[in-house]
Amino acid sequence: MKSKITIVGVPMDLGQRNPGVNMGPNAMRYAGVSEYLEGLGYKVTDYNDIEIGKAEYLEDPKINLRNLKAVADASETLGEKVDSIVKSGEFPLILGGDHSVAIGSLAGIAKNYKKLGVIWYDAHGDLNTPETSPSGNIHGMPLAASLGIGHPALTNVLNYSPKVKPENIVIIGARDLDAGERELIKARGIKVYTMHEIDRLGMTRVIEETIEYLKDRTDGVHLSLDLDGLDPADAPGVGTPVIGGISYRESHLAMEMLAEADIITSADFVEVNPILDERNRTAVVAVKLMGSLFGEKLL
Ligand SMILES: NC(=[NH2+])NCCC[C@H](N)C(=O)O
Ligand SMILES: [Mn+2]
Ligand SMILES: [Mn+2]
Repeated sequence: MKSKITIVGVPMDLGQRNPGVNMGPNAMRYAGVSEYLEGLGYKVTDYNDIEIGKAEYLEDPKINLRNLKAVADASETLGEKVDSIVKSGEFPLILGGDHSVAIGSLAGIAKNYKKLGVIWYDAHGDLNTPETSPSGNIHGMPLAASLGIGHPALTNVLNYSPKVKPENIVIIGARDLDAGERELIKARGIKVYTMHEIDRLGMTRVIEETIEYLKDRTDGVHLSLDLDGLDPADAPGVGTPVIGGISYRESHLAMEMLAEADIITSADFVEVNPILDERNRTAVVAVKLMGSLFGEKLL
């Protein structure tokens, strides 16, 4: 793992409709993210927040994409920033914000890796397109956009596409997939560990297989961790909770095993919404998981 971490906050809430997820980055700062990672021996720089436009653009009612222009603009800004962080040899740690922020994260990161791997830790596939989306919410589309599927304003961030190949993606924790997402997963052969496989195989084997699968085919791995991948009992402060999720303990184990394998080269932690939370505990969970991802050990 790189010894320097640069944090970028993305107070984005335009990819969905619950107010409060724009306060996610600060919720994680209040939970002590910088101090915590410094305590593990990293040099941490907080770049502060990317500027997010307002939801005031005239929208085209014919396209099923809420706040397209503002989300696309923020993705460009974030993409450029993340690209420069990777180029200066630091580990980009992006704090969301709704999951649409991953469009910008991946745009910036994938410029630097020919065979970028992605671990999508999430209750959802986030593989919708304007055609398949039941909601028009862009936070349900970032993985599809990164595959080059969807509106050009989202697929072409930083003027290239795709950012990632379907065979370099592993989705972990899925338990709420829309019909179009299921089709896309099958058509493109994306590897998915649903809750069924996690229950059946156990998290140890799921992560062992994930590491084995990504190790040789990729030259870097981005972890995109949506806090709703966890069970709402452990991470209640999210906008689209789905019961029957990954436990806090299993998530720690997953992060510890990824740290041991030393394969993660960038990460985003998204969907923390302090308004929907209880005493900021979802942000605390996020920060503790980061601790394990960055190598914290009890003994
Ligand atoms: N990043 C998320 N929490 N995504 C939730 C997406 C929910 C639903 N599949 C949709 O597209 O609207
Ligand atoms: Mn989700
Ligand atoms: Mn998500």
